[in-house]
Amino acid sequence: MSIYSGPVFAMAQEQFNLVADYIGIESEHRDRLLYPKRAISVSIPLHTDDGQTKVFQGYRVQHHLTLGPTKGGTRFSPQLDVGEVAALAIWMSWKCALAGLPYGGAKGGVACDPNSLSVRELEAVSRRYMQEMIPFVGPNTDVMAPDMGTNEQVMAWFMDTYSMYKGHAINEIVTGKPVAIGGTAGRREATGRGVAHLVKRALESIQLDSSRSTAIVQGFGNVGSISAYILAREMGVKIVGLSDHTAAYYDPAGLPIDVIERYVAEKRNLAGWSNESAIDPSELLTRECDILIPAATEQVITATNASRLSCRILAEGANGPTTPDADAIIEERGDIFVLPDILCNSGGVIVSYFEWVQDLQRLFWTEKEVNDRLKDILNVTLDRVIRRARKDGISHRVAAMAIGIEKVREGKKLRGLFP
Ligand SMILES: NC(=O)C1=CN([C@@H]2O[C@H](COP(=O)(O)OP(=O)(O)OC[C@H]3O[C@@H](n4cnc5c(N)ncnc54)[C@H](OP(=O)(O)O)[C@@H]3O)[C@@H](O)[C@H]2O)C=CC1
Ligand SMILES: O=C(O)CCC(=O)C(=O)O
Repeated sequence: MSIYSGPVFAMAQEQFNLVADYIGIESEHRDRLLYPKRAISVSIPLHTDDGQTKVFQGYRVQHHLTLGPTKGGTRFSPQLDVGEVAALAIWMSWKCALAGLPYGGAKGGVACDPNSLSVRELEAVSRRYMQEMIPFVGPNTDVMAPDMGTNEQVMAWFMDTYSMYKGHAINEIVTGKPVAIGGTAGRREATGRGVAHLVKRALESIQLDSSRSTAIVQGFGNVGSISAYILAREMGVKIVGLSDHTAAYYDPAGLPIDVIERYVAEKRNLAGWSNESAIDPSELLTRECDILIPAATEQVITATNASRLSCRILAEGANGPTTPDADAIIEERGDIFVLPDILCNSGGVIVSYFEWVQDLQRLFWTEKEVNDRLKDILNVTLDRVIRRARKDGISHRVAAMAIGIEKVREGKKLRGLFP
């Protein structure tokens, strides 16, 4: 009986089996490739500001160590469980392999609502989480990064906690940290920059002019907001729809992205920004646009809404936004250019890899170098995915996952892990 359960893990498993059927992975090798190397579960006690003691559950799942250390973000979110973390770790493995990074996948997090914690409480939870993980992570074992609900400051607390234990500064223990303590130029923007670059390539491919295109972005955190800013400011795309977990807005004439940026900087989220363009959040994804960017959470495009999507490009900024049932509907429709998650949001981990390399070498690059190298990797990877999909008549998702899974399988074979 596995400890991994729940809809997100079931989805990662279903996707894997579809691809395993296509590339002919023997049934006795499937569990070896799919099930994580290890899962760590910890209790995180917190003395709250109002004098109570609360205990949160924290997890880290390391999928495989075949190609190098494991790598992946840390999520602070109320409903987090080990099944979701495992699915996210598995997706990290295919993502890193697809991009040619020398990593296995990992993911971790704490089942807590970061918005309800004071800064002192958030720091205490972050430090205790890292402290509990010290025996299981390291620059050559497992390197953490931000994900939903965490940010550069949380990474700085992680780095400090680990470094205090070791007795000297170990910058390379986490990526996505502030530049002043060994972070890289460009990491904060990297995921959104990658999404925007791939959208540009997709627009070229279907011959749509970016300055005549419209976009809807679900989620206005790190990935969603930066994707929207770059699309609007550098590519002239009109942002017609936006949401976070408090509100959703749609206006075919375009939303004033600069005004919204200032509003969110002050109020922290989108609630109350406008009455005229407010819509029911459940309608956002099916409103008309050229580019749809889910950049919040998993399983938002399902069999219920997939046939009603009204976009030309689906750019998956989030991990796992589209269920396999919805994939089948989208493939049958054949009118949407899909940038699957493990490709579309890989800019984050690619620049995390650059940060780790720079930290290990104590030699730092300019932002231009970072962005140029990021684009090079994304271009090569996208071309590879498109070629494979065309050659075998398969979807972009299956092509991307197949390339990633084949690399991990090859690594395991060469290291003698299969008979
Ligand atoms: N950060 C990174 O580098 C990478 C992130 N990703 C993935 O991108 C996605 C977003 O991550 P990130 O931007 O870092 O996270 P953030 O925590 O920075 O932002 C998440 C955003 O999603 C919003 N949100 C949460 N739930 C919903 C919902 N049900 N409907 C609409 N909006 C919602 C949040 O709203 P509110 O603020 O109101 O809570 C917030 O605006 C995740 O799937 C993550 O795994 C993938 C690759 C790299
Ligand atoms: O930057 C990283 O190491 C990981 C980012 C991440 O969590 C993701 O790609 O889902």
